[in-house]
Amino acid sequence: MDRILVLVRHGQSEWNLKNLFTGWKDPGLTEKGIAEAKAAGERLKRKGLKFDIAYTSVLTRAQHTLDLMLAELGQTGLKTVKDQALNERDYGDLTGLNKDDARKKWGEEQVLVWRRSYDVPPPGGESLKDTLARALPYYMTHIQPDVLSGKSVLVAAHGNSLRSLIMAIEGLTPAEILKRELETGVPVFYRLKADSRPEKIEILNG
Ligand SMILES: O=C(O)[C@H](O)COP(=O)(O)O
Repeated sequence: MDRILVLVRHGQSEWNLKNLFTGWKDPGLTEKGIAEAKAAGERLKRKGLKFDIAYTSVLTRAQHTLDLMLAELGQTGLKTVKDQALNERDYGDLTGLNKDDARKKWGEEQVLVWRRSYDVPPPGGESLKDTLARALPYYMTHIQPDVLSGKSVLVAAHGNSLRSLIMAIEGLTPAEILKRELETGVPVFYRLKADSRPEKIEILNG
């Protein structure tokens, strides 16, 4: 039985382009982001994948990325479940600030701690641990059961909501997940074993 799970971070958004902390804000994709999402769909198609269900967040950039991938796959209209649990981490008071300006104001190190530490939240926002605390229960009760029942599942979401899931799926430590970056529009392919651990991991970046 095939147990296929593909995670895709949305294509470049208007706020990624402007280098702004985005979190729960809802900017659309740029032209580049649209092209990245289409390219992601083409890679999935080239791999011969067909999906049984898709999951995404309630944010436009992830939903649009999913729609563009499904169009490339010839799977427009696939059953899609949208849930806030898959949203980007809430960047709190940093939302809307320029990342370089924030480094000038608070220092390189502090901003890195807010962006990449495991359990230090940005002021008024969510740490990766907080993000995991709402994304993982959703994964365990909705997405994982679908995959383990033999469905092929496509998830379009966000840098940090997906990093938190990757940490759990791959059994990474907080130190290991800090170094793991997710590029926009690059699918992460998993084949899971019956015990839910990955037997194959592939980054589809070419
Ligand atoms: O919300 C954001 O600003 C980005 O999508 C992810 O930000 P990060 O690279 O700081 O994790």
